[in-house]
Amino acid sequence: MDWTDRHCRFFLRQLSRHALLYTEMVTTGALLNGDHERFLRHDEAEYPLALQLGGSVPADLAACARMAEDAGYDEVNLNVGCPSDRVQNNMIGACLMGHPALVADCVKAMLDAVDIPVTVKHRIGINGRDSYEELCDFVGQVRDAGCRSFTVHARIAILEGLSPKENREVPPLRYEVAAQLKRDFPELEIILNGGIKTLDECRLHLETFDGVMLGREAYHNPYLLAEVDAALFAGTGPQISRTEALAAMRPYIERHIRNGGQMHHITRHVLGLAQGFPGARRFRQLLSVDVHKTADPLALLDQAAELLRGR
Ligand SMILES: Cc1cc2nc3c(=O)[nH]c(=O)nc-3n(C[C@H](O)[C@H](O)[C@H](O)COP(=O)(O)O)c2cc1C
Repeated sequence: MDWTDRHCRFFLRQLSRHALLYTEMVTTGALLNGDHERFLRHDEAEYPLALQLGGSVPADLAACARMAEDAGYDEVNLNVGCPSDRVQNNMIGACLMGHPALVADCVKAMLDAVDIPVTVKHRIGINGRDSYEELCDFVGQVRDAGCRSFTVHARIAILEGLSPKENREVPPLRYEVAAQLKRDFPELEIILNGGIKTLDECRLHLETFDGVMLGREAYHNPYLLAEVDAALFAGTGPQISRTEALAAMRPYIERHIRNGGQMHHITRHVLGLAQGFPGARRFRQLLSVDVHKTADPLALLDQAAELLRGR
């Protein structure tokens, strides 16, 4: 949430044609009672794209899954991993790991409503329900409801006392638990998530798992995605350069500004493109600080592009 908005995804799609991109979590309440066109908005260039839903009322999730399918999304994913208090009060996210039968009902209702895949992202447990048997019970019940793809954030969530940020860092990563799950449910697609930072790590995990999902590293070091098509998807096209990726954003940014938007809505997501280079600080300064003080944002974009020249 707050990161993979449509501008971020449009940018990431310039780097990889094949990586599946996910929206931020959208709650069923927001979609059913709010401005659903705004929450579902995306560009066809972002495909393949999954909409992630937060909720636990089967009929509501079914209605939202239908909205996702109608809007063109390739997949709908149910969030059973978010530990935030705010969502727990509404029975959304990781707390649902304690209610496998309800999650199964949700998944069944969604599957009955759409033809696109319905997938689940979850933890390996929550405090008070963190045994391997309970994890298998959860996955087994959701599988029996028809789900075939599970993305496993390989740490438990602690639902009281830790902030969401701590819940992404404090409980230890236990890849071996996710690997055991793959062995015990070989027919399911099991995608590993949590702490993966390099393509070598991706390759290694792909010997065990059907897929890998990267969160923070893909955001902070987006150029990693430029290498995944060739490295992991056997893509054959030429790898885009950093300069080309930024240049590809220029018409998109121009259109956004013409429609009354501000450049920093978009450029806040490209700051990691210069990561590790001498001009990286200046690049970030131009696109995240100076951008608020200029009447000619596109000139700043061009200055920032100069810093990437040749890369
Ligand atoms: C700022 C922030 C927002 C996040 N929002 C979501 C979300 O909306 N839905 C979700 O499934 N995971 C969300 N996550 C969790 C990530 O998808 C991922 O599971 C977690 O960061 C572990 O993977 P990583 O080590 O590759 O980042 C968020 C993570 C961060 C840092």
